[in-house]
Amino acid sequence: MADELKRGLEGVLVAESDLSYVDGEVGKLVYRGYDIEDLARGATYEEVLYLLWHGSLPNAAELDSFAADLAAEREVNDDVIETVRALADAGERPMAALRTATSMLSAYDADAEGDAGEATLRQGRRITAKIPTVLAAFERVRQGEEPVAPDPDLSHAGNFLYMLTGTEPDAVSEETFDMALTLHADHGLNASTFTAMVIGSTMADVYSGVTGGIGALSGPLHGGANQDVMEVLHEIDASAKDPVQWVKDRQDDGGRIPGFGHRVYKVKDPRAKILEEKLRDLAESSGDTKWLDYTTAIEEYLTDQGLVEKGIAPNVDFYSGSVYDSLGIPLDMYTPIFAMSRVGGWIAHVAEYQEDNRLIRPRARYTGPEDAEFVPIDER
Ligand SMILES: CC(=O)SCCNC(=O)CCNC(=O)[C@H](O)C(C)(C)COP(=O)(O)OP(=O)(O)OC[C@H]1O[C@@H](n2cnc3c(N)ncnc32)[C@H](O)[C@@H]1OP(=O)(O)O
Ligand SMILES: O=C([O-])CC(=O)C(=O)O
Repeated sequence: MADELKRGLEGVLVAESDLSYVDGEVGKLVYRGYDIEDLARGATYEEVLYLLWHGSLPNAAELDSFAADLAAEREVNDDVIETVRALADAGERPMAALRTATSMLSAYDADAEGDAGEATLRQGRRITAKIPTVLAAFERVRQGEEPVAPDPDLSHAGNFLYMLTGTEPDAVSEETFDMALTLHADHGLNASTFTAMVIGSTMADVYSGVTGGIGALSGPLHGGANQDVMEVLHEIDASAKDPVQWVKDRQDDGGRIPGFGHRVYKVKDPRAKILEEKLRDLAESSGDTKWLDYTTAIEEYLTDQGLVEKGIAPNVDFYSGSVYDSLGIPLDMYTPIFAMSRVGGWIAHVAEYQEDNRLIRPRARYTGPEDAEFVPIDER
């Protein structure tokens, strides 16, 4: 039993957690017991951060003070902005630029070390506040514009859209974006959270854990899929191909459909349902139903084909990009936006794990040769 191999650690329990629960059989997600649907519709991202980091929903006074403390940390050092400029000039991809800049942030945090458990939340608040500033600056400088300074009077979601565009967002855009942040904030021991936890389990500082989490999230099997989905929708549009034909061609090539399938969900991801509904509302009010039509056609076809019944159903990445597109957000910023939200979950899990820390160190079944005879280099 001890030697049973679990490829990809599928189903392996490595920790206890009060933070979030994913019921993959019925398609339910809760953060500390609260259904994601209630949180997405009723709570702001700041409330969700408070819930994840401090264990309960804040009252109005607690939220005001928490949100003000977070907003006060939004500025980033000029050296970081200069590095962001250099990365943009070099044509760096946004997730890679975010990974580099996040790592650099620790140089300007006088409190970047310390007892991991306590320090994790203090450092984590600064990282969470500064990531949107880094991302918006990166996007602006690569468009030939100057970065926009953060506005501490705006919400986390509203301030990001403001720094991105230079204009305060309307209420619908701010609410939509805030909802997307809430939906992406935490999700059990997904690959990027586990990466952050492995790093945190060595008692390294949380800058290291978040930097690692960003790297893990960037891959196309994880957060990177939201960009892939949108690229597919653009490809369909540019080729004037029927979306169903695109799927058939992809299947004939033996390729996977981005935005479908999940390690835990065997039914449609509840976040995908909420985002689809939001996309429907946005499409109805704008009259532009193109992405909705394509995504719906793909989902219907794969459902008819029995793929969804086999457990390969739409995940959160299938609908998020179309929602971001309606907010005018560039396609390669979708995964960084995922990171901007998920950082809250990474920090919460690292802090929780460090309360009763044990170094994470699994092992591999050795399949290499035994008793190899060593030959000195000049005799090989
Ligand atoms: C926020 C997130 O991270 S959500 C996930 C985002 N990623 C994607 O959308 C990328 C596309 N999806 C995938 O690659 C996978 O579903 C994953 C990586 C998310 C989960 O994969 P795993 O749990 O490891 O499942 P695994 O890769 O073993 O696939 C199981 C079977 O389903 C098939 N399958 C899984 N996903 C897909 C897909 N998107 N399209 C077609 N077939 C798929 C596999 O080919 C495999 O079939 P087989 O048993 O006949 O070989
Ligand atoms: O849980 C996972 O494996 C992937 C996922 O949906 C997420 O991280 O949001």
